[in-house]
Amino acid sequence: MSTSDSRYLRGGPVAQRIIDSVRVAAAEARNEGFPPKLVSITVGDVDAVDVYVRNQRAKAGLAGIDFEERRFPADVTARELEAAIHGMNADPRVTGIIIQRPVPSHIPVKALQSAVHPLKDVEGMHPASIGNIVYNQLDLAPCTAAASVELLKETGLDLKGLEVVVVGHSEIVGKPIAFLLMSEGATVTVCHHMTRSLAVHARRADALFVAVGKPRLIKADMVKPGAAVIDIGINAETLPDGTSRIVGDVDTESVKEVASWITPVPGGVGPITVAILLRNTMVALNRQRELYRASYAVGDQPQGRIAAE
Ligand SMILES: Nc1nc(=O)c2c([nH]1)NC[C@@H]1CN(c3ccc(C(=O)N[C@@H](CCC(=O)O)C(=O)O)cc3)C=[N+]21
Repeated sequence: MSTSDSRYLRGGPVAQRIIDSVRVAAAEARNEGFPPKLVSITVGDVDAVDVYVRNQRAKAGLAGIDFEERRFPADVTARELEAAIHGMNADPRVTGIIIQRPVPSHIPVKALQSAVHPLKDVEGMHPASIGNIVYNQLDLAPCTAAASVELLKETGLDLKGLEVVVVGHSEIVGKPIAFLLMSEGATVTVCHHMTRSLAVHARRADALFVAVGKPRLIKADMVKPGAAVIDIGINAETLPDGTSRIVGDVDTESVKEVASWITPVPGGVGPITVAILLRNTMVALNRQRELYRASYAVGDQPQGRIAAE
């Protein structure tokens, strides 16, 4: 099948739709005195992060969200990072903070994530935010997980009672996907590196999500005919001629002959991930405005109102 085949679940159009609605909301908020601004924190140099940040900057520009990148050297201390985050928490001009993963091993990423004020946690990774998705409050979820579920919904499959298998149980992707899908009524099995027979589980899935970072882990004989396959892997592969390209965790060439829907890599989940981050920034902004209204019980103006009256 060619890339125009309808079995390919392409992320571009979905991302565009989300960005279009974010653009309208962001312009409105800006007019009302609340310009949305996203701050990205990167520690050290990681290629996968660079692609992500580059796309964040570009798409934030299209959506009318201000974007600032804060880069820290790999040898920065956890205390220095926490101090920087506390500064951003206190800065009313900062709407959202995203800590790009991975961070160097001497930095405890969980403590860092917890330092971000929950109202500014646009990644949905603060323990309080993760708690929300357990309690079925789904409007702000970890971006890659939310993006993957958004793409499954494009198939039109009814999620209620759907047999879903998630391969990978990371905090940032696999676990949140499982919670989001449980909330939507799916029957969810989560597999990971200790699972005895991955193929037996995977073959039962009407929808198969894969996020483990192993190129071509999923082959055609592990997929149920007619299934939807959502490939979340991003792996760099060096070709014999020395050039490199990005491949997912699914052996797309063979699996596409069995599956009814499959996400390409690149061009699948990735573009939607960025769009969801921007949508989350607007959700965070609205929560902050809500708190502002409730706290001051004045018109929705950012400053000067009380003094002027
Ligand atoms: N806290 C945190 N959350 C993340 O979600 C997170 C992270 N850290 N660290 C890095 C990885 C990587 N990641 C990508 C997201 C989108 C694209 C993306 O837009 N890809 C496009 C374009 C690729 C290209 O331009 O070459 C595509 O797949 O078509 C790539 C990579 C999110 N991650």
